[in-house]
Amino acid sequence: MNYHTRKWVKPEDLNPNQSLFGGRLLQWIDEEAALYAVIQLENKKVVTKFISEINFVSSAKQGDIIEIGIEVAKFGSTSLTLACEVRNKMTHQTIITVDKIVMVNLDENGNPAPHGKTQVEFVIDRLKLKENL
Ligand SMILES: CC(=O)SCCNC(=O)CCNC(=O)[C@H](O)C(C)(C)COP(=O)(O)OP(=O)(O)OC[C@H]1O[C@@H](n2cnc3c(N)ncnc32)[C@H](O)[C@@H]1OP(=O)(O)O
Repeated sequence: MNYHTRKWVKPEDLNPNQSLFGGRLLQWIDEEAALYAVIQLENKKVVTKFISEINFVSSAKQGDIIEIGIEVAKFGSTSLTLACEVRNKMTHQTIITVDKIVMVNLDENGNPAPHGKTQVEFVIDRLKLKENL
């Protein structure tokens, strides 16, 4: 699991009970999954198709720093399935786990299109490859 993104829990992220609002957390996760898929698939037209069971394990409070982890569960033909864990940056206590987030690669008409990817790639390697061409 790679933890790329950190968030600082602010007053506007809280629910009326003063803990991190679940909807805000899901918004952050969806955006992180979309960014991850756009970068991996090298296509800005990627949508969230399916999100599996979500387990809210523990809460976060104002001032906490949390980090969002994503890893690839499966490369499909038009889809990319991701797994996600969000944890407290300082204690590593799990806040939420999402087993499956299915992102779908679209063509210019908004239809699913094969992405041709089979393994995780790193931008730095792609740049090196381009330099050597
Ligand atoms: C980041 C964002 O904010 S995106 C905004 C929110 N998301 C959206 O608006 C998406 C709206 N949905 C859609 O436009 C359509 O459902 C589409 C274009 C994504 C998919 O259309 P479908 O007719 O379901 O496409 P299709 O049946 O070909 O499936 C596409 C892929 O999704 C997978 N898939 C479809 N339904 C599911 C499901 N319920 N669970 C898991 N995977 C699924 C398929 O297995 C396929 O993957 P594969 O090619 O790797 O085998």
